[in-house]
Amino acid sequence: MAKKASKTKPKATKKGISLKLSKQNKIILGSLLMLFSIALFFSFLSFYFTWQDDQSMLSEFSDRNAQAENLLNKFGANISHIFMYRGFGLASFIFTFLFFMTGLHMFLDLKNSKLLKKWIWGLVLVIWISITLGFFTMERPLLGGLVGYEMNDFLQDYAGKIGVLLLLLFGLIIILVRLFKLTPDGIATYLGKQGKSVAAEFKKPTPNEDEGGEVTGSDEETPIVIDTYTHKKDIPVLKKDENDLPMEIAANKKEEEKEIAMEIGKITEEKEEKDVLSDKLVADFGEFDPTLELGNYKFPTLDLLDQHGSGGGITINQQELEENKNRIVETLKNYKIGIAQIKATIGPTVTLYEIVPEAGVRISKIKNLEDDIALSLAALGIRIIAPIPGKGTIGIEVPNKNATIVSMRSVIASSKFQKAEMQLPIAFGKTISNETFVVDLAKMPHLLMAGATGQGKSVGLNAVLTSLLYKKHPAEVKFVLVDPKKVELTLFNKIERHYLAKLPDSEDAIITDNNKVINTLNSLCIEMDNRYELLKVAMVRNIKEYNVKFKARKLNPNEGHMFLPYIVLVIDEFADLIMTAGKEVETPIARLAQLARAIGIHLIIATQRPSVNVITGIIKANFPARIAFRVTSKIDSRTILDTQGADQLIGRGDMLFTQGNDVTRLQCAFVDTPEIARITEYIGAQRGYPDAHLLPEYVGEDSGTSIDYEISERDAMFRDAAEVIVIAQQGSASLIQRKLKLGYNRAGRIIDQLEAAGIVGPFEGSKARQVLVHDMASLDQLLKNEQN
Ligand SMILES: Nc1ncnc2c1ncn2[C@@H]1O[C@H](COP(=O)(O)OP(=O)(O)OP(=O)(O)O)[C@@H](O)[C@H]1O
Repeated sequence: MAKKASKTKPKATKKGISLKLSKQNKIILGSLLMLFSIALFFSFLSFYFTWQDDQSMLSEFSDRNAQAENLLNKFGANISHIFMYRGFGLASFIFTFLFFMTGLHMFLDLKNSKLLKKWIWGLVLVIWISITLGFFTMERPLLGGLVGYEMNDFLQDYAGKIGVLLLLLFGLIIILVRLFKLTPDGIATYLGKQGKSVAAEFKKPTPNEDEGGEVTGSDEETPIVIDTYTHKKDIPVLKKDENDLPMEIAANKKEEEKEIAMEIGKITEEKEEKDVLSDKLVADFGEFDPTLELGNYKFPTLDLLDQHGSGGGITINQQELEENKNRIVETLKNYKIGIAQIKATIGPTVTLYEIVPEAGVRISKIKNLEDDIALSLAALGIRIIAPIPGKGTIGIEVPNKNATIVSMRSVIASSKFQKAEMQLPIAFGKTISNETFVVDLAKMPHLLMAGATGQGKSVGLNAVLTSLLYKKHPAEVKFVLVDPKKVELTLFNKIERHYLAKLPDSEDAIITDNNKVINTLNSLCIEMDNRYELLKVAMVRNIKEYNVKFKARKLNPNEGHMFLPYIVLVIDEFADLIMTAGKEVETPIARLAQLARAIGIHLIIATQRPSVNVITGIIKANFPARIAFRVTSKIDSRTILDTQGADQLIGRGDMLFTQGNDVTRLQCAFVDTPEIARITEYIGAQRGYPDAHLLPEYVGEDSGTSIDYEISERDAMFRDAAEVIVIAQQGSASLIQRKLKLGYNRAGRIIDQLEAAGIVGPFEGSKARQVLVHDMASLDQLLKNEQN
């Protein structure tokens, strides 16, 4: 039944289509209509002259002997009689036009919408003309036809002659306005135009020819002419104009542009005085070289580092590979997962087996079998990556039986690290495909490290510091080392005068005391503020641009500018710190983490306990780069990486690194304590700076908030500050801060004391205070007078 139904349906549609006329049928019918209209035209034409003769023939249509005078004989006589005599008279000629147009439309397969319009207006015209002719030529009914005559008769019975005349006039207006789109303006123009020659019409637009009084007239008429001809016939002309116009405009535009470009070319920018000066300075002395002070400094050599037996790299154990492959295939087979392809990439500690499962296998199914696969491979540290991002395969990482140590030496010697064009390049180790992994700390911009005890955190920190020591000159980077365990980073004491930064009043550069940590962090915040101030004055966005500008001698050191080294803050045991100091530590760390990237302060924080109360939300949010060594639980893994996996690591420097989305498994480079000792000794033995890099002083909030105006209790830096202010003739706390490397609070206090002493005026909102002492001699005098 169903089949029957489906068979009958297409037939029906076919029928429908055939009714709509095929193209060929349209051509045939179209040509027939056109020929018919021609026949009509001639029969109408001759009917006008022969109608009287042929009238008697009309009833003898079937008689073959009877002949008509009409050009188309009896057919012509009859059809003309119907259209012209009984129908619409002369107006019937319009039908020949309508039939012809219909035929043409069919012949050329044109759209029918315009044709319909033609027919409607055609019929309106036919009726109107036949009535009008009937009205005026009552005596000669042939002109208006029977319809014209009868309609007149009918209308006049009701409306009288005048009424019919008005009706006809109204019909004419409709036709003129709607069909010919004529407006009174247009008619006036058209009538006006009649009086003038065509030649004059063409001459009008040329402005050169003055034609006396006519000029004003032509000026008024020109736009109206366009208005009249906007329709129908003249559209092509207008189009032509449109085309011409933009072309001209384009040409004009080009010329204009050329001119502007030439003008711009002529403008020579005046160089600022500062630029001229800096160019001269650079020409005389060369660019500023921050390393000049330690010009003879030698970077540590590679032979200070050990090979750690790895030497030639990874040894491939074919048998182990084969066994692992077979076990993976078998295990998956047990769970009815077919494998289409398998590929092994051997890394230093783990081998990655990349699997392409057979079509239709669910990825989640393989992911769920993680523990079963680990069990059957009898190995710890299996990690399943399903799918490997960007590859479309599933990865199973299986630890090698004999892991290869990745030596710091091998990664430092790698061309990837040597050629790294980074601000703070760090060679962490090697990836699973045995490639050296180098990242830029400046881009991270802060790093969070976590891992259970003994899994390689301290080695990781040492690897970071070693990388920087091998790549950066002491003038370019400074370390602030926080080591609550007191033992891990002690070796770096030797490079204090080269690479370390400390608080002005502290003896040891490496910070082990928690109270000092708080001061140091706050001091770094002050340094950050000061640096931002410098950047603002120099009108640059970050430390890199600032240093480039400073090197080009565009920033005057006498105005407080200096080459800014990067500062790397390393905190080895963050959990301990946060437990004892809590908010006091968290607040400045969060502030630094949020703001310090542009001014070159980068934080590296390591913790044994990656629990949520140690790595708080605010800290986590500001440390996008994270490293996880092996942790004890999935929860810890999630806390540090936001995903599990760190609990599956095998320890000893096996780590996961993430900088946002992707998690990369790395084998951390190993650098042993004796190596660090050798490197630091090598550096420490060289000539260094007189002291460690001094951070701005921070005076705790509680140690002196009360403002003291007593001369004896003035700040130790009072006189220095007064001199700075008097020389610069600018009473601002930030100037004191910058020049004397003081904290904001202390500088503020000194300003208050200066005000009390009458050296600066009162606080004036955003403006700098007025300086009341104008030279050093007056200052000396004032201070002397105070003592007496
Ligand atoms: N990248 C590595 N390659 C080889 N072995 C490593 C690596 N990292 C660490 N180890 C081994 O692990 C041991 C412990 O490392 P490390 O001292 O860095 O651990 P830790 O996480 O700092 O522990 P803790 O928190 O107790 O200080 C090292 O002595 C070394 O034998």
